[in-house]
Amino acid sequence: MPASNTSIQLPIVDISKSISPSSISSLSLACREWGFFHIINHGISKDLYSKLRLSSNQVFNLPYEAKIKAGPTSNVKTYTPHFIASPFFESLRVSGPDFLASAKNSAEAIMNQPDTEFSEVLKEYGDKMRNLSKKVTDILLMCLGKDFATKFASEFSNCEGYLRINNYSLPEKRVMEKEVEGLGMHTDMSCLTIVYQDDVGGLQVRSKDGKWLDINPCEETLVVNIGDLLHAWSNGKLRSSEHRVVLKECKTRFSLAFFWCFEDNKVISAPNEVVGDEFRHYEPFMCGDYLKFRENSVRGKFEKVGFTVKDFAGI
Ligand SMILES: O=C(O)CCC(=O)C(=O)O
Ligand SMILES: [Fe+2]
Repeated sequence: MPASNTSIQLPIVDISKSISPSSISSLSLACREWGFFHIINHGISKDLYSKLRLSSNQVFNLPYEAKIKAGPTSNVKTYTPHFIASPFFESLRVSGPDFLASAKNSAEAIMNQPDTEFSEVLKEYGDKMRNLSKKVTDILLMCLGKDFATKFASEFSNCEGYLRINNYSLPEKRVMEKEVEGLGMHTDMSCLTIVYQDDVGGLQVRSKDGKWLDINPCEETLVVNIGDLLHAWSNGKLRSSEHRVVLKECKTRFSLAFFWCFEDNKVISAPNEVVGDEFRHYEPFMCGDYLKFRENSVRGKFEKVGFTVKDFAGI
């Protein structure tokens, strides 16, 4: 694996204010080049993170036998154990629109009893992420064209989100000769993803010429990246970049990835005004069909990007 020390400077959008035309143009450039940017003043307090991290850690610290009760072969299917995405990665999924019910369901399966605090904190986080995702969608539509946020609002009105709580860990006694992949190269199967990464770092984006660049953590800043669904809807104008997480030291790493997605039965087809005078790069496709395509191919799921939306619907 090539060593990579270069970090990337991405635009920082103050999501609490209306965005200026000059910020829109620098953001547009970043979205076309990297598909990644930062947001600040997002309204998620440090206190909410601490609570979320604490109660998530309580779940991850439970024995494998408990967690696997919500694993891939259970009825609940919200827990991804180690050795699926990587040996160093486990994850718990909490889905909207009812984040409270979804979290309760997992907690009950894992602990045989409801965990009110865990569920309530996840409801608060999920609801806030939903509002943030709507704001970010509007801004991204503005990057595509004047008045597009209003013009195309109805296309996104049935979007919903899910959260993945990610826990990365390396065996303590491991001799770290080189970095390892905590989460292999992939693109996201979302319209957009909002990521909180803790101060350990390790998130990397792949440049168009194949170099890995660090996205350094920055306090009180969230990372936004564009996923395959918005990439296809924008006729490839907004880039869904390959990214991964590398672990350099024997530290645990915690992240929260919120995926904002079209409804399963949405037909994704770039509107003519978005395509403009370019060629169409994607055939229209049903969102749920693409998700199934990715889920059914191990390579497309987490590992190497063998399959993305380009393989599925690219012209
Ligand atoms: O852990 C991270 O920082 C990013 C995770 C990620 O890319 C994903 O869950 O799709
Ligand atoms: Fe991702």
